[in-house]
Amino acid sequence: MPAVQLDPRLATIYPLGTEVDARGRLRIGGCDALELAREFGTPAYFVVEDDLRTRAQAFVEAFRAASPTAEVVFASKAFPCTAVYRVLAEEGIGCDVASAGELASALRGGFAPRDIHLHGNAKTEEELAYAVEARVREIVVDNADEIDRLERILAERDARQRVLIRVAPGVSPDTHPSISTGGPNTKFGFNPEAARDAIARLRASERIDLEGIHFHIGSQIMELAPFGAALRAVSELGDFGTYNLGGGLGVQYTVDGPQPPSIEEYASAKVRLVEEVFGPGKRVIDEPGRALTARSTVTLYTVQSVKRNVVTWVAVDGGMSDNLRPMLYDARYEIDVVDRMTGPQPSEDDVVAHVTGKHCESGDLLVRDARLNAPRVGDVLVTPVTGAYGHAMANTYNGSPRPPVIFVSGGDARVVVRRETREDLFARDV
Ligand SMILES: Cc1ncc(COP(=O)(O)O)c(C=O)c1O
Ligand SMILES: N[C@@H](CCCC[NH3+])C(=O)O
Repeated sequence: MPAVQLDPRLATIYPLGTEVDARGRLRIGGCDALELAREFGTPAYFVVEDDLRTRAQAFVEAFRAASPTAEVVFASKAFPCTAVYRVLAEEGIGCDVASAGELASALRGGFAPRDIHLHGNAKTEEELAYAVEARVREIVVDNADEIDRLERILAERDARQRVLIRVAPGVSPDTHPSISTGGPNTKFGFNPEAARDAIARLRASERIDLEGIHFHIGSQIMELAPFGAALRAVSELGDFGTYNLGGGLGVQYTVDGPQPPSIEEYASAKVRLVEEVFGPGKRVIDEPGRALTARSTVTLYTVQSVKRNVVTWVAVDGGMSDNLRPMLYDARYEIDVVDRMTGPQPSEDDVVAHVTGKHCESGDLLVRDARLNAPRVGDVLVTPVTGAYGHAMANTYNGSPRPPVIFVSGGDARVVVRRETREDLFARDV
């Protein structure tokens, strides 16, 4: 079946290389989406490996072009599964982990400890000891209690550790309040005032080497100016060798949704801002999560019911257990029927419906007021841009085993995270 180009407006949100065949059927990674749903079941996440690699390469090249010493570090909370870690490690980027579990997965996925950075606002004794013993590159220190704990752990092991200090620069970008992290009243890091004392203490430590400053002002950020404001705020704390600017680049989720700056614009602006504020020769680190993985992935669902209660309700076999983002952040997604990809142009069979999940909450809505082509039971639906904070935040609400992750590439598909079973649900019981 010859492939035709995807509608250009859909091409901005589907994985690279996505096609629609002459019958209007979606093809991702060279595979027919309807056949993927039949083979692997739904709900399921499908990752287009080439998209993941191409975007990782684009980040590495863009930062390298801006500064030969710049480092790209994957904020792995966006998609912490070993196959994703493996691809990104192979593409030569570093890794940020925010727990012992992510650290273990990053190591299993092939990251060298020298490329790993540990984060967290409540790192436990066990997590700090694990990171020190694994010899991670940097621990990003969040609070004074953590410094006490780290000093003790290092003394017990007669070890040294490189650290960055996380500073909340008092800057709030235009994003959802739940994912804005660098304002004055935040649980993350030190306010600039408190940072002065912590810096003095870290500099005086015999076992800790303070390399520089980290800030992370938020996620899903579409403008570059707040990063300059954040750099100017932390410049009051002195001059350091390393500045980690915390990632945060947003992605486009819907055809009419806001568009982020390109990876090249983002990288060159961030490096230029560091040079403007601190001069040349700084080690610049950036930690993208969402912008590396979100667009690589689509989720497939099967329609279980179509009914009319004031509006039309289309209910699918997943929902808030595989995608919490609509509930948490009122996030919008596109949704389409995989074998009737009519695109953004209205067609006369279109129905406006709320696409809802299967869970026992009225708020379990995947897409409000979606326009779907004549939806019926058994249809397979697709939501694109689910590769960041989708599988990562999946849960087992209502006893739902978590969906699998399947890599697709060149017409082949392979399971990289198996579908959980009912036995997995019982495994928690003693
Ligand atoms: C410490 C840290 N670094 C980087 C990121 C960047 O992630 P993203 O690019 O997905 O916003 C996050 C989360 O937003 C984070 O918590
Ligand atoms: N989970 C959030 C992002 C959190 C970023 C973590 N620092 C989202 O889906 O948008």
